[in-house]
Amino acid sequence: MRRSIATVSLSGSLADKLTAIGAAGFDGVEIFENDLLGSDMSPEDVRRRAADLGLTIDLYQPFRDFEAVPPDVLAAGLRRAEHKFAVMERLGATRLLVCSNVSPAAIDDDALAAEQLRLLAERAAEHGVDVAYEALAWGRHVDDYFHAWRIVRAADHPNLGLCLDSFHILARDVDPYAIRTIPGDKIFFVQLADAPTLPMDVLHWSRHYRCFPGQGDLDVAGLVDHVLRTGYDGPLSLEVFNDIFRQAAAMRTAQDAMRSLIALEEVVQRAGDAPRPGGALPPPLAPTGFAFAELAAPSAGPVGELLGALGFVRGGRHAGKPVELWEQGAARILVNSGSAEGQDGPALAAVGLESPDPAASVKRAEALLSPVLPRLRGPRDAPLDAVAAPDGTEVFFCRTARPDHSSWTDDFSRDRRPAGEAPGEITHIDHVALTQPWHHFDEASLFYRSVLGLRPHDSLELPDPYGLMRSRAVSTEDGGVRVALNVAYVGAHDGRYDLAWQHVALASADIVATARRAHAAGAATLAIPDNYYDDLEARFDLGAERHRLLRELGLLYDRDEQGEFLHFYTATIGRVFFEIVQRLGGYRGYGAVNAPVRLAAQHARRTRRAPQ
Ligand SMILES: O=C(O)c1ccc(O)c(O)c1
Ligand SMILES: [Mg+2]
Repeated sequence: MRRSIATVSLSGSLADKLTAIGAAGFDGVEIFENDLLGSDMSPEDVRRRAADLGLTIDLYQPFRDFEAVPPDVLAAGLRRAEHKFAVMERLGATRLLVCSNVSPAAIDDDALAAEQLRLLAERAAEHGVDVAYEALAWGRHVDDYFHAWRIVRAADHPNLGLCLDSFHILARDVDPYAIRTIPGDKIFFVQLADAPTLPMDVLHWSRHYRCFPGQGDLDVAGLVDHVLRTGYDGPLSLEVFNDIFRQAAAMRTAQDAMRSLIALEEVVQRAGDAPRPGGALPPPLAPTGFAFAELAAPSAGPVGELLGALGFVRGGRHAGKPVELWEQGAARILVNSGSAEGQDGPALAAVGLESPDPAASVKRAEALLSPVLPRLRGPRDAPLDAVAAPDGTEVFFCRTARPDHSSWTDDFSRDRRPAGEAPGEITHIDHVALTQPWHHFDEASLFYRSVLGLRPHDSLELPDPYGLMRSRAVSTEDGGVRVALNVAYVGAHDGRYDLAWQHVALASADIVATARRAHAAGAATLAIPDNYYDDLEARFDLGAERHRLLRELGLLYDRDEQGEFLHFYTATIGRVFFEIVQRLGGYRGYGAVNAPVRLAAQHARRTRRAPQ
């Protein structure tokens, strides 16, 4: 499949966009007219530049408000078209996109629309140009692809075909199945965009919130499957209008776009009958659990003290690096005091995931354009397979200690106190919460979904005294690996997203005992306001004794159809805190309903300590 992208999807000048699109390895580009009008490059310059980058100019767009109009408007439209054909000739582009008319002057008459589009196609043919007619979801009279197809069919001209745009079809909930009945050679162009489900008017939604396939909620792959079954073999072209991508670095967005297309082709391949060339992506390997979480810290002391109070024991030290391994049950925390990161205070630097085949996990990540980290191996280090997540967190793929193979844990000399002696109730890492820079949030969802095969959950908005936090969880089907992705808003963190909080949530088999242990050991935990408990009593009737216990121990509570959730938080050190959770029954969530209270309590604590 040829891979293309519209220049409107990226930030910067036309020259910057072309460079980024070429660097990301696309085959072609749609030139958005505004990008050309504002550029000091002549059409010939653009043509040469694209050719130098190995890009074909697959489409010139958009041509608006042409069809189904009174005669005087038609004459002006044909005059405009002649100018476009001339520009296209200089660009070396042979396909023009015509959007369905949105003007109040448009007449609701399909026969007239067909007749005038036929006229346009005749003129286009004289210039060697094809016209691809696209139904905008907010077109005045033509707003769905099948209506557009009826008009194209009636016009019956070899230089007139359809442009299908996944957004306009799926956003309106038009059934895409009938695409299969359109002859493939009458589909002249296919544009792809996803979008998160948002209850808003479709024009606004389209112009601001489109995203790359796999980042939103639309079944773009299903639509592409219908398209490919028609025999269409033209480009799949990303056309994404997005307020954030317009501001983000073009190189990175273009690479994210390419990752999206590679992942999409894989899904289509699995859904379709016949294998298509270029589909050699190593299959997804769902991680089966957390091997470890690694904190970078200026010194191991304060983190170690906190972990000790939670019932962890130091199980070993790394043979060649200043790294301590703290263990309890299957929960393992590495504290690395030798890394450049974490010099501002402890930070969550890496996550180890259990993979059935770490080398294959890395191969897949690499094929999906994730940076593979160098294996900085000392003479005694076990091999480490790791990639960088979009926010810079290192993701290691591990197979933890089993008698039949070596393990990363072999690099740690065993302390006298074996891990099996950890006194506490903590059993494993329940989830990690990573803070994403605001302009990489969609990229992060796609990374966790496509590279690691995690399923994205709904996006939430959590009120915080200093901002509104967007949060989205991704997890394996069985919940063995859960990651909460939060957007960093920087108002409360000295304007730096790299100081925004992250956390590691630890599962306890008896959270009351863990809370008592932590308090007895003098651990700093997050105090929850009494108002929370007064309200909790109104919301749930848990019995006087249970309410008293929650209040006394500072435990938060939530419930869903499957079960209950109890949790509490340690104080924050550096940018990291621990959450202790207990899931009772099959509770699936993360206690999001309590997040505003938690965030307010954390900010209150921060500002008490360091007035700003
Ligand atoms: O928002 C628009 O006007 C617009 C223009 C061209 C397109 O291909 C499209 O999908 C939308
Ligand atoms: Mg479009």
